Amino acid sequence: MQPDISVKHLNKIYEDGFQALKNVSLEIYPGEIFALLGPNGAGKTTLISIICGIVNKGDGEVTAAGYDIVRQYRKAREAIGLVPQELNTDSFETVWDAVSFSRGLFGKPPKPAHIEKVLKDLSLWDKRNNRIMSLSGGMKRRVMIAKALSHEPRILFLDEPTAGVDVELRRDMWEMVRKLRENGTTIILTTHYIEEAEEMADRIGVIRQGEIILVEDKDRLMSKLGKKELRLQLQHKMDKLPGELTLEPIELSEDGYELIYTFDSQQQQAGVARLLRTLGELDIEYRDLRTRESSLEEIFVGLVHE
Ligand SMILES: Nc1ncnc2c1ncn2[C@@H]1O[C@H](COP(=O)(O)OP(=O)(O)OP(=O)(O)O)[C@@H](O)[C@H]1O
Repeated sequence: MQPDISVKHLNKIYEDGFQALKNVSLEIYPGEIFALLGPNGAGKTTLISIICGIVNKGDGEVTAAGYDIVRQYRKAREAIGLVPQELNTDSFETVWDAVSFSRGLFGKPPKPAHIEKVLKDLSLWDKRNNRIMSLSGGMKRRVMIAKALSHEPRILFLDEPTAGVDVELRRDMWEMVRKLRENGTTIILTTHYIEEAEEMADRIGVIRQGEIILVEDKDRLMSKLGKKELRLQLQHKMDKLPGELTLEPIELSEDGYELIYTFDSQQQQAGVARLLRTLGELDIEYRDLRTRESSLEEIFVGLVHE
């Protein structure tokens, strides 16, 4: 399958000499939701801005929907919708006019049926005659997305789509993004909320100091790098770990009432069975046992601080 976005050996050095991207290569396929994660200043916005034609690229090749973003920039830009980080919505215009106008900016002829569909999909239809400045923050965000979709792009970039948005609206946005994907749109989002990537993304890319350090299917990433933790509540207080247990990755809680065993999600059962057997042999009784998996957040923090 031809990728919707292809980035090959991309470098970016800003005028002040700062290298914001280092030999970045990345492919994103039609219909996927790809989340780009990275700490502040890692280069996420720089990468998106280059693909969207807002920032000039350095060496390397970038195509969008198969079009070279420099040589065939018109075609490439037509294929892309961008919802930027900042909301620029103090507008007197109505929702309908603003979204229709955005389409015109791409040189596309009017197509009211499409605008209607976009507004309905985003639950903005009832607000179509309202002035944008009179809308709530959440509705304004939807308008930004509607504008980005007005020219029927097949690729949508969302830069921090839910920054500063309340929990309920965030859930609504996630629902909306899933719906867009069902309609066949390829979605690339950057986010600080790891929960957002965990919830939505098919694949995850992690960028650190201008370098892509990992691209992986989300589920595989979580099972590959995730740790599981087994906590056993002891019947009787323990002062120190018995010698038989010190070989295992086991810790005793400070109060002496809990054993904490950490293991890789992948190699699961054997270790747990061995541990429980050893406890039985040592007559160590426990009242309760719980397991917990590490979240994407913990995996991410581990990765970027390595
Ligand atoms: N025009 C510019 N000139 C010089 N350096 C820049 C310019 N724009 C960005 N940078 C630097 O490039 C690096 C990457 O910035 P970028 O905005 O791409 O990061 P980011 O990952 O999007 O961060 P954030 O999550 O904070 O938005 C930062 O160190 C930033 O200071």
